[in-house]
Amino acid sequence: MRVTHLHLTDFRSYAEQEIEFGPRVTTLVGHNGQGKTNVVEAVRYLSNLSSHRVAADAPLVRQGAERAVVRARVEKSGRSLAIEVTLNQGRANSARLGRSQAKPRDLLGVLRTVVFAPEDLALVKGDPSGRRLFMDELCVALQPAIAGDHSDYDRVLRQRSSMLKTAKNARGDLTMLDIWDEKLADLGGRIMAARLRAVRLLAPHVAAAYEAVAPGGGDCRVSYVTGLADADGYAADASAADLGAVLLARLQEVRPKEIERGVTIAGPHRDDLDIALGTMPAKGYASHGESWSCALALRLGSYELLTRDDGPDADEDGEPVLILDDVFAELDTGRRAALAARLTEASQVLITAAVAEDVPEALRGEVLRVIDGTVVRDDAGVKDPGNDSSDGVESDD
Ligand SMILES: Nc1ncnc2c1ncn2[C@@H]1O[C@H](COP(=O)(O)OP(=O)(O)OP(=O)(O)O)[C@@H](O)[C@H]1O
Repeated sequence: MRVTHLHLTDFRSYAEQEIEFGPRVTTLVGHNGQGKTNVVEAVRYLSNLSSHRVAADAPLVRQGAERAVVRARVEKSGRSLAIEVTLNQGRANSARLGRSQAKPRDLLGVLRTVVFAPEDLALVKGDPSGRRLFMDELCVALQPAIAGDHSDYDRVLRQRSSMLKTAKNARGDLTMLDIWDEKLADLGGRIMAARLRAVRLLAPHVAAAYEAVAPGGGDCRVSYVTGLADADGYAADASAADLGAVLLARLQEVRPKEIERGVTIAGPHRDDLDIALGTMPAKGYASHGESWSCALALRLGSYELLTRDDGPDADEDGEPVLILDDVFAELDTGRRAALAARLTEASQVLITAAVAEDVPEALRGEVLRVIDGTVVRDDAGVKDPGNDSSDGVESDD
């Protein structure tokens, strides 16, 4: 799949910007702060309904504007589909799929992206929340319907936790907690089962990607860890119902402690993704360069997994658009070459870099310059030799 056209209105620094992407690789080049990342952030927003840089939508709307609109034309499975999302300040966002009005969530699964960005170093070095988000985004890419369970779980967790606080002050009705426990366990079981499956599928791809970007650097292993049981206390293919039952029993066991502390202390919101290099955890032990290689392996592994995904929700053209945002300057020549070598078959790669020379020439493709906050075609750029794949594409909008 690939994005052929992007139209931004009041998104970040862009009042109005249209971009046509050529086949395969596009490299956006420009000085700092010109708006390169803003472009790829908009593409990522259409696939995940969130930014890879900020948690809230407010900074994505151009300062002084009331709404931002991101519109794209996506080519997949021989068809061309228009998708659009409107980010409204202070109101719910809205979306369009083809010619129809849609819920933003309906866009999930239409366009898949995998983004590798400087922020990803926190996947290895940072706290577990970033790794939980990484797992959950992968789960949604594999199975878009799980997004509803994530938002329901967050809502139930908030309501249950506020009930625990009132229970602590002896004002709450404890019988109500049983109902919230069941809801939390049901949703939590589904989230844990999806994470276990996603991480099990991901692990071999991460190991292979790490070996490719850091040959001889040791094994990179990922596994899902939960406070519910020892990591190997249940099979990686445990069902959502089984995991929900384990969580329900644990909630009942820890209830006095939870009431005392006023917080929910068991559930997938407390779990983590373990990343190990050889016999040591990557966090706290890996060098800066090794941490970069681990982060890159997590993203490349996700990319390979989604490209090969043949699960029940898989798309026949599921290969994601790969976005490499400002990362080449951080990689040494060996890692740059390894990355370029793995991407020769990719159907679309969007790259941002301050200088084109940071990107291996073989990978650079078409160069777009971002000058004075505007994207312009660089006619002197290296043209990608790939075929123009726009032939024979049916329009669906
Ligand atoms: N909501 C907003 N409204 C207006 N301008 C914004 C908004 N959000 C960010 N900007 C501007 O966008 C610019 C940053 O754009 P971006 O992060 O895409 O830069 P970049 O070209 O990738 O830079 P670098 O090479 O330094 O990473 C900054 O000048 C910032 O002030």
